[in-house]
Amino acid sequence: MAKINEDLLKERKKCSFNTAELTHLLDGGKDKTLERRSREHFFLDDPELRSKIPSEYLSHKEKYEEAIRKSCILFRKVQELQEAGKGGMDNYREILGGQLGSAILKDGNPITLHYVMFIPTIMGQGNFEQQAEWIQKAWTCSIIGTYAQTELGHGTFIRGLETTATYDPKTEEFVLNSPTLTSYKWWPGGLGHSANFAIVVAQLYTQGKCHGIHPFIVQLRDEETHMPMKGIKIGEIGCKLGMNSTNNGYLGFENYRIPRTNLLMKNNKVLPDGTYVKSPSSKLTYGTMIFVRVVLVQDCASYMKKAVTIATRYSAVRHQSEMKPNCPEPQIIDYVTQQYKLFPYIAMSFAFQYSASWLWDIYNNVTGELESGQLENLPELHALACCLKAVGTADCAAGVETLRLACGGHGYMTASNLPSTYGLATAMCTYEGENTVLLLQTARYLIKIWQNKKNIQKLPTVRYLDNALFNNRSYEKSVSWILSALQQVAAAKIDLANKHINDRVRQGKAYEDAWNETSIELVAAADAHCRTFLLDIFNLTVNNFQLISPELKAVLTDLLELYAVHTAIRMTGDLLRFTNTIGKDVEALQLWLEELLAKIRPNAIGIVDSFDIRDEVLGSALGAYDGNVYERLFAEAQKSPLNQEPVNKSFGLYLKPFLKNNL
Ligand SMILES: CCCCC/C=C\C/C=C\C/C=C\C/C=C\CCCC(=O)SCCNC(=O)CCNC(=O)[C@H](O)C(C)(C)COP(=O)(O)OP(=O)(O)OC[C@H]1O[C@@H](n2cnc3c(N)ncnc32)[C@H](O)[C@@H]1OP(=O)(O)O
Ligand SMILES: Cc1cc2nc3c(=O)[nH]c(=O)nc-3n(C[C@H](O)[C@H](O)[C@H](O)COP(=O)(O)OP(=O)(O)OC[C@H]3O[C@@H](n4cnc5c(N)ncnc54)[C@H](O)[C@@H]3O)c2cc1C
Repeated sequence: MAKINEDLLKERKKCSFNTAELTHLLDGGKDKTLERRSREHFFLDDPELRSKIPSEYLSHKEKYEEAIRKSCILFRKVQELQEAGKGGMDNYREILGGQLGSAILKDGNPITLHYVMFIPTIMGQGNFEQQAEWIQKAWTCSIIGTYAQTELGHGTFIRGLETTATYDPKTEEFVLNSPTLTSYKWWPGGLGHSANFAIVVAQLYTQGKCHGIHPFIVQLRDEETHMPMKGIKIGEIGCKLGMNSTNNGYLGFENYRIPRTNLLMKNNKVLPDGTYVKSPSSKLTYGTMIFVRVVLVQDCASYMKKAVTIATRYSAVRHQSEMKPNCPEPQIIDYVTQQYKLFPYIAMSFAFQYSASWLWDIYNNVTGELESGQLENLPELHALACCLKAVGTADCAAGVETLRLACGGHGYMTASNLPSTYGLATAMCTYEGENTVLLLQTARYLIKIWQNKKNIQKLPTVRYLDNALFNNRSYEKSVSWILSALQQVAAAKIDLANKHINDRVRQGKAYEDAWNETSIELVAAADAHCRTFLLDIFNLTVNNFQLISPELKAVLTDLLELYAVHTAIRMTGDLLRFTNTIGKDVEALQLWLEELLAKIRPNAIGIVDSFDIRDEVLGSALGAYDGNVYERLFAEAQKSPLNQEPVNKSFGLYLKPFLKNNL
């Protein structure tokens, strides 16, 4: 084993708590930690899943081919684990998620959509017979599917999709068409060259009437030759900011026929004669999107943990400048401005992990209720999933970028793995519902609740709004005060936005125009509501831990307080505007923040070590456990194809004649 960097050795000695205890707590128990480690060993120690050349040096085509090679090995190995009865769904979650998944395929996996959307849509929207027909084929990967909803012309406004599926009762088939260029499907992951099937979302026409968008199972390519089926126009959309091995594609239809039974019919049906049978709620068609938003919140915590581990370890190893004259250069982690770039994101990753886990439980409860026809908790779940996805992905992307900047020049190297982590994180702000749009969905729910508080006490995530407008607590140095103040801010913002909509309507504006004119405030209100939820859950979770050591409890309390104070300081203007907070209280908050940074400082390396992220998962010259940053950067530079020969041919071709000309 390589020698461990001296600074990191010292940091690890300073730690006041048992890092293994925190690792087990984060994993959900010692057994879970062991299971995760054995899974990581199973995948990461397989030489076939390693790349000989860093993916950045591959061409676009090679990147794709390498990604398919690895994906096939990866999912074959997952199947092996399943057959051996090891790990269950956790295997899929880890392999598709932001830690293990992005370690093996750092630019994205072209088959992800098969598991994350194709299979869940069949399970959520298919009737019993359709599940029997398709699920087995999909689970065993006899077919590979994707989720084709977005079109060139419309991503957000899905009621405006243009692809048509017109029922022909004579042959009992739907005929799919892309009537315009803007109706081409555009973006679906794996659609370009990987999937041979897709869920296609299209406008359903039968008996001369349009019934809105519906999901259909569509075969795209021949199962033997993989050639596109006749009537299918398909390809890849090209290079992107990141995720360049996910094979996002385009798709058009020309009188392409599919059987009637390929319409997913759990909720809505078309009978053989063309009669349309409607579901109890048109929103059930949107179920898969809620599922993915829910799992993305967990991914936000994963990416944040990864980035903050890299930047914190690097900050302990890196020395720069003189703090005092003639003293040795300090570790950059001793600069308080640096701590301010790092530690709030350590705390934030806990906040997101805990909220993700609550959201997952709520999701499972509500989908269980939907199965038995109970729909009343769906709007609350939808509102919560939307804002957590939006705030989580936005904070995650901003966090990864801040952490990259915190690593100075070396953070800009792909060898730091921060650029590609940013590529993955910032994509989440757009896909599965653009963030502003999702916050407006949450705002729509909040305004409704605000206008009719009759049943509010039955709604756990919003019941605080009943009286939060009048909290008015005087400043105390406590999380409970911050929570109460944030709740008051959220309530006041909703109240004000509601008032402004009403004022505008009274002035004669249409409700929709009044809504649009108030939408900056509406987004801010939804954001504030989400932040109260994140803090509330973090607080509840830490307070509920009974069986942990006092040392660990102290560290978690420091992180909880830091998260609370950091959130409060980011919202200073709102606190001054909407609560009893005065200037002196803001000063007290600032001093509290600085005190917390100092308290966390000796434990910073211990906390990120507790995340227990293997070097292969970090994939970073700056973040490895041994801290041999400079050796690793040097070794990475040697992998550049330009360094494989002392003189590049461009010298003879261009540079030499150019130099000669200038003589
Ligand atoms: C097998 C294990 C797997 C584990 C996985 C683990 C890890 C993997 C993690 C991550 C995955 C990694 C990689 C994946 C990579 C990429 C995937 C990207 C895939 C996509 O990128 S795929 C396309 C997604 N594309 C969108 O995301 C479109 C956004 N656009 C919309 O979502 C709607 O279009 C909207 C909402 C904007 C307007 O829609 P609209 O105009 O029809 O609705 P409107 O505003 O009129 O609202 C009418 C009433 O519906 C309610 N409502 C709306 N939505 C609802 C819902 N979902 N559920 C329940 N209620 C809902 C409202 O609240 C309202 O309620 P009310 O009337 O009561 O107020
Ligand atoms: C990496 C990646 C992977 C993807 N994978 C898939 C996939 O597998 N399958 C799939 O079907 N799709 C996929 N998508 C598409 C994705 O879901 C859409 O890009 C997303 O839903 C946003 O839609 P849009 O691109 O049309 O943006 P637009 O809706 O055009 O948004 C552009 C701007 O308009 C604003 N805007 C739009 N509507 C409103 C409104 N009502 N109120 C206020 N502002 C508004 C937005 O806030 C944004 O600022 C993927 C996208 C990406 C980037």
